[in-house]
This record gives sequence, C-alpha cells and structure tokens, in this order.
Amino acid sequence: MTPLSATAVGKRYRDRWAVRDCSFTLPEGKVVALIGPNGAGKSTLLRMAAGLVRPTTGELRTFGAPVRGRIHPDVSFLAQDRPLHRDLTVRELERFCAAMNDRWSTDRVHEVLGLLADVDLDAKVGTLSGGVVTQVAIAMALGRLPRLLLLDEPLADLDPLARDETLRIIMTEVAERETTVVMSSHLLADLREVCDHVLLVDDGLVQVDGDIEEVLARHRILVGPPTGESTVEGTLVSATRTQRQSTLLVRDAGPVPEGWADSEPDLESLAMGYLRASRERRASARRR
Ligand SMILES: Nc1ncnc2c1ncn2[C@@H]1O[C@H](COP(=O)(O)OP(=O)(O)OP(=O)(O)O)[C@@H](O)[C@H]1O
Repeated sequence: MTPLSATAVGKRYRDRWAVRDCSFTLPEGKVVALIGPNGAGKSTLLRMAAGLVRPTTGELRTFGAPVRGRIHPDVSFLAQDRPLHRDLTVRELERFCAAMNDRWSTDRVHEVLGLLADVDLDAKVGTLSGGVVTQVAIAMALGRLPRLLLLDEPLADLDPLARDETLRIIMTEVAERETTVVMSSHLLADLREVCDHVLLVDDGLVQVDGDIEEVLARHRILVGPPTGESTVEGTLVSATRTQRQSTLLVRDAGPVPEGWADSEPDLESLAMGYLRASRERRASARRR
C-alpha cells in the first residue's frame, strides 16, 4: 500500500505559501530523498505528513488513510528540533516512550542503541551532544516499529563516522523490514549513496519526483560553445554561460550536436540545475 501520497497539498502561513499544490505518490520500501534549499517547504511537508500541521488546501494520506491531525500508528517522525525530554536519561526516555505508545519494541530500541558507539544509557538527554541526541531520537522513532519513517534532516549534526553509523541503521531497517524512509537533507552526496527516489521541492513546489536512476538518466549535462544552444534538442532546465562556453542541464535531450560534450548529471548537479532555474524564475517574477 502507498505509504505516503499528497494531492494538491498547500500550506499558507499568513500571506505566504510554504507549500503549494504538491502532488506525489511515494513508493513502498524505498528511501526517498527530500531535497531543496532552505525555506523550500521540506519541514512543512513532513510536519503535515505527521499530522502536526494542517494543510490549507489538498490532502495527504498515509497508508491510504487521510492525515487528520494525528500521526498514523505505522508512521514515526523525527522533527528537526528533536523534542525529547532533556531531563530524562536515555534509559528513562525509552521507558517513557514505551508507556506513550500502544505498539513499542524495547528490544528494537536497545538493538539500535547498541549499534551506536557514543550513547550512554544512563546519561541525561540534555547532557548529550546534538549528534547523539539525533541518534537517540532515531532509535526511539524505530521503537514504534514504523512502516514509514519521516526524518527531518537526520544527518545535519552528525560527524562523518556517526553519519555512516546512522545511515547503516537506516539501510538495515529498509532492507530487513521494508520500511519506507523519507529523509530531508542538504547532504546530497550522502543521500545519493542510500536513496532510491528523489523528491525535489523549491519555493513550495515539487520540481522533480521519481526514481533517482530514472531521473538522472533522463537528464544530460551538455557543455559547448557559448553560441549554438539552439542546436541542442530537449527541454532546457537551466544554463550557465561564460564567454567561452555554455553548460546546460537538459531533460530528454536529443542527439548530441557537433562541438558539444555530454555527460549524465550526478544528484548534486541535477539539484543545482533545478534550483538555479527556480531562483531565476523568482528573480524575473520580481522584476516584472
Ligand atoms: N510556523 C510558521 N509560521 C510562519 N511561517 C513558517 C512557519 N513554518 C515555516 N514557515 C515558512 O514556510 C517556508 C518553508 O519553511 P520550511 O521550514 O518548511 O522549509 P525547509 O525546506 O524545511 O527549510 P530548511 O532547509 O531551512 O529547514 C519558509 O518561508 C518558512 O519561513
């Protein structure tokens, strides 16, 4: 069953739309990279999916059920501010979470905590570093035995080793339990390693939605002379130009014209291309 879908979802705060007309259907048992610049609407989308924020328009569904003000029992959400009880020890926090949740696995939490090098079960949460708090919060999120795990910037405050440790836990979760994971992050190189699906939002709109391999294969980077863009077939997403050359991100490109070199973009250059294009659209709308 579809873990998460959105139909024409929008969220307006006062006179500004944080998310606009978003529609997507996420695949089951995959890791979804939710990417976009600061303020794109990623957290708002995740918070709406978790039932913490009510959409202004449209509807989100988790496992077929409309999200109406409360989190689905099969969904866990790691909020960006990691709202854990800071005066409890990790061990006490686990007992607290166990009491608060109808379905809970203490064994699963201890299994995950056991894989984390820096977690002291008897330390108060408030005394842990930001990165360790994130890891503890992920362990607690997994205690609910979710089928959909929504993670808002889970890698942001982790050092490279802790990031690797945490990504391994997430990947094992997906492989062994077929959990669907939606992960927002700015760390595109890390995401590329683990994600199967990409949802790129900017200015509240979904710009790209699809299987990462398919999305990348549909795009080409073409580098060629500064004049001569008219010989390039396909949909131009964005272009950077110097006096010597043009670099184009093109969707569904035709044959490579003479004098041009082409390559497949990586996730970073794809994202940069779309973000550059939407920034230019915003700038030209302001000028009008
Ligand atoms: N509670 C709120 N009240 C008013 N505006 C809000 C609120 N929450 C978010 N916004 C605005 O909505 C827009 C989208 O914010 P959101 O936090 O969803 O973006 P984001 O993509 O998660 O950004 P970041 O990468 O910086 O975390 C921003 O312009 C933000 O200022």
